[in-house]
Amino acid sequence: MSDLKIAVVGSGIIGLTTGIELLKSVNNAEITIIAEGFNTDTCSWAAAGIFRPGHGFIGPNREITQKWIDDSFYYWKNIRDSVDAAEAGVTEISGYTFSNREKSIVRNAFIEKLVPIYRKATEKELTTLCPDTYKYGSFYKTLVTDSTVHLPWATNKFKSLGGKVINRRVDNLVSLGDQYDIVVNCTGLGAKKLCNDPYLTPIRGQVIKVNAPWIKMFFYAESDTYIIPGFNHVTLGGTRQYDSYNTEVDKYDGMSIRERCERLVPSLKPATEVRQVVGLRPHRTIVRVEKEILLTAGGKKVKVVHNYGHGGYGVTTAPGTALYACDLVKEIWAGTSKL
Ligand SMILES: Cc1cc2nc3c(=O)[nH]c(=O)nc-3n(C[C@H](O)[C@H](O)[C@H](O)COP(=O)(O)OP(=O)(O)OC[C@H]3O[C@@H](n4cnc5c(N)ncnc54)[C@H](O)[C@@H]3O)c2cc1C
Repeated sequence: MSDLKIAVVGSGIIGLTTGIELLKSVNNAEITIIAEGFNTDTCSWAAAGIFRPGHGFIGPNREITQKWIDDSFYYWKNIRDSVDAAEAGVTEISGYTFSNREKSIVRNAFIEKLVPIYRKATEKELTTLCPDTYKYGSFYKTLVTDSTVHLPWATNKFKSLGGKVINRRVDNLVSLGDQYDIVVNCTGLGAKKLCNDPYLTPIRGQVIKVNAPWIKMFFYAESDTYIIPGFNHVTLGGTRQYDSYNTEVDKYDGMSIRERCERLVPSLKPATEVRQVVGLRPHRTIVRVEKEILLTAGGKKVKVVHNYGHGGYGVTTAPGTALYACDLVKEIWAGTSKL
């Protein structure tokens, strides 16, 4: 018999990582993931999964934001260093970011001290790799989590640790209060409706998955152009369309992505397309990882921990925010919550 029943709503990278961490750190609890969509039906499936938090990733303050990033890096690195790495879809990767605009755009204060290599690209690298195109560049080594490999692995991991999974839509979080002691909300963009959250907005992303095993490095450039090798395919991107709810593949976006990526790396021209994928990044002005008490119509308190709004950085930062959300769950359960 469990002491504590927890519902985690959502089965993207955030829900799965949070569910796994809850099972590892909360004693004698029954944890159930409830989600409308799994794997291909999540935004997480579209992600290339490169560990590269950008300045659009904003937590409640700089210290907490950096802690989420640091904790995430070491979480992914521990998997990369373990026997699970291949099955979990985690490996290291090196590559370049190029730009013409400002030197600062090729810096990344969040990870420069964290990753094993982060340096300015040399003149020789710039003239050899992108002749007459970009003035500035950085070269770095980071991690990549291929979500098409990782999500199924994480679902199995969650189940093997004793977690339960239910496939259904949740129309309001309060309704779960009858069955569960604590509800953890990892619904990504779904939180827009569930929480009536005005600070959450989609950023539509379209990518092309291609067969190009000869591409071993990642490349980022202007106009949201990127090339990121994964375990099975190379991801070519992309688009960043604010406030678009369009989940259909757009032919013209696809043509533009292909044209921009081939200009950056001409050897991509013979790469065959596997599929195009669209995901709606759940962008929030401040990523929401916090406690809230909701009330049922009858006045019963429902304890909720939110964990959503990771925008374009959810794969990168899932573990850090999951650990933080777990601490909030433990605080509530220990009765020390200042709600
Ligand atoms: C093209 C693209 C490329 C990207 N590349 C990267 C990258 O390289 N690195 C990186 O870090 N990030 C990247 N991202 C961002 C990353 O994919 C997101 O930040 C991340 O997927 C968000 O995860 P999530 O679990 O919050 O949301 P989702 O993956 O969308 O999961 C939400 C879950 O909640 C469920 N749900 C929602 N509403 C309800 C409801 N009412 N009832 C029941 N279930 C519900 C859904 O079914 C789903 O299971 C990329 C995104 C896109 C689109």
